[in-house]
Amino acid sequence: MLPAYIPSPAASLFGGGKPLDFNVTLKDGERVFGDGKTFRGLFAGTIIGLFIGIAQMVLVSGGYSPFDIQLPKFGSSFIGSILVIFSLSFGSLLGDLFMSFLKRRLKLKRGAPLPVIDQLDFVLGAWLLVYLASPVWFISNFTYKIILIILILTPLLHIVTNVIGYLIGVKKEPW
Ligand SMILES: CC(C)=CCC/C(C)=C/CC/C(C)=C/CC/C(C)=C/COC[C@@H](COP(=O)(O)O)OC/C=C(\C)CC/C=C(\C)CC/C=C(\C)CCC=C(C)C
Ligand SMILES: Nc1ccn([C@@H]2O[C@H](COP(=O)(O)OP(=O)(O)OP(=O)(O)O)[C@@H](O)[C@H]2O)c(=O)n1
Ligand SMILES: [Mg+2]
Repeated sequence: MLPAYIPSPAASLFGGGKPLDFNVTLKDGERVFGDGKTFRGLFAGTIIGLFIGIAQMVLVSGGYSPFDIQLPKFGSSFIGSILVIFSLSFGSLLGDLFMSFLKRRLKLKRGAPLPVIDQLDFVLGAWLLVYLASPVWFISNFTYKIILIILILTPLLHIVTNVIGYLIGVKKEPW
């Protein structure tokens, strides 16, 4: 789950600049996504998540270069492994983006909390994209028990990291 967990804090740390919706407002008078979703956040978050996943892959393989190993745990080829990691990383930010879209349609301003959704949107986005990329990888790694544990622990981890982010001045709200 690390490649899915890291992109959000990375986007908080390195995001900013041009918004993904190019400042466009829809007919309901609200922004498509809002100023909290930027190109830099999406790009930096995805790349950092990808690197964390590759580092993890190298570590679990005992330090071999990812270029000359085959890791059945992650998929049967190097390209397959990268695709899985990329899907977890990019998918987590897509989930977050999709929920921002919904939040704006609900007239919730940037940063307004949407409990449970805020805590799990990135997990659901990551799982959906990785399932689409490799259903076999998803099914063979995520048993019902593991899914349940992640769904219970993630909101707790999210609250802890966000309070840390708030205290160190990276996040505007502690949620
Ligand atoms: C789930 C299971 C079974 C195991 C996972 C255990 C594991 C390996 C945890 C890793 C720790 C980790 C990276 C936790 C973060 C997970 C998470 C839910 C992140 C959500 O991102 C929140 C982010 C903004 O989110 P938002 O856009 O949705 O609002 O928060 C921003 C916070 C910061 C920028 C502060 C800096 C935080 C980090 C660099 C992440 C590192 C995390 C910690 C040092 C705290 C870890 C705490 C515990 C209790 C493990
Ligand atoms: N694709 C992204 C995602 C996040 N961020 C940065 O990370 C911060 C925290 O993300 P999040 O809590 O998801 O955004 P909010 O500002 O709360 O906006 P929203 O109400 O749309 O969730 C954002 O403010 C923004 O600076 C970014 O730049 N680009
Ligand atoms: Mg938020």
